[in-house]
Amino acid sequence: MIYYSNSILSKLVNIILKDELPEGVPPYIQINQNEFCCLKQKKLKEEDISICECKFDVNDAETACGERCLNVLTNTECTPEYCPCGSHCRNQKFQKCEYFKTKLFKTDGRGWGLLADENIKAGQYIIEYCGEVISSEEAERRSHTYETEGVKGSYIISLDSSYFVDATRKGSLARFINHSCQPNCETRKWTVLGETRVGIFAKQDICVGTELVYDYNFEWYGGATIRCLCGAENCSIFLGAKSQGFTDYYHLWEDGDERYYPHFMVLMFDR
Ligand SMILES: C[S@@+](CC[C@H](N)C(=O)[O-])C[C@H]1O[C@@H](n2cnc3c(N)ncnc32)[C@H](O)[C@@H]1O
Repeated sequence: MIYYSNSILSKLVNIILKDELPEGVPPYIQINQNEFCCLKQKKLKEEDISICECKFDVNDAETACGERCLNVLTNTECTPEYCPCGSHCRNQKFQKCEYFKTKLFKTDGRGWGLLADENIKAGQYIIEYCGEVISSEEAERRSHTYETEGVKGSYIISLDSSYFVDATRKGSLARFINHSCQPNCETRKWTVLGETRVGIFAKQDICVGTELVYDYNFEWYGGATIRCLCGAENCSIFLGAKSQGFTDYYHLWEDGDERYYPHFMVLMFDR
């Protein structure tokens, strides 16, 4: 048996998946959160494992950790080997990377975006927002560094009050999901083997070929003042204008970048 370190695994995953990305997508390392060595690594104690009361009935797949499962109801994934439904358990979607098929496409003015490549029903788990788990101090430090380095998009979202997920250098396809003030998706926090993780879920039925979008206001640590181009009637003018990251820290982007309009700052403070 050969054991690989997490960094080598990430590189291997990238090599395997690299060809699936369209030409022109800026480089990043594709990871899934299970392989990723995160900051909050801790061993799950047996007494902390929540075990549901589902009893699998071969005639009814719903019985194996469906909507009524006590763990599902509390946004907690079942722990393999402890779930009474064993291999029939359907509540390990983050752990098994059960993502919907999605496709990258080039948007008009918003960089790359992500499309649904199959029909998705309201409430379904689409993909995990993967990335490096970092502290709030590190999030602030990196945010400044990325600006200095000229990184245009912002890929940091909040995980809980102390931690953030940074998908700038390492992440899943979820890092390409754009913001909309009228979203068809939302982020939800789940507990997976004792860790908090962020999933993108459908807010409504989504047809194949539709762009996936969620509202950045709740989780985004954007920093920069970016004019929102979502086109919704109720558009809040700036990306993440109501997010904590926005109020904590913001700045104006360089003149000449068509996505950033400094004069809108005035509009915002006039409100
Ligand atoms: C998480 S990334 C989304 C993927 C990004 N479009 C790309 O090409 O990598 C967030 C960045 O996308 C752009 N973006 C996302 N939604 C937008 C919107 N509604 N209006 C303008 N820019 C948007 C902004 O540059 C933002 O910093």
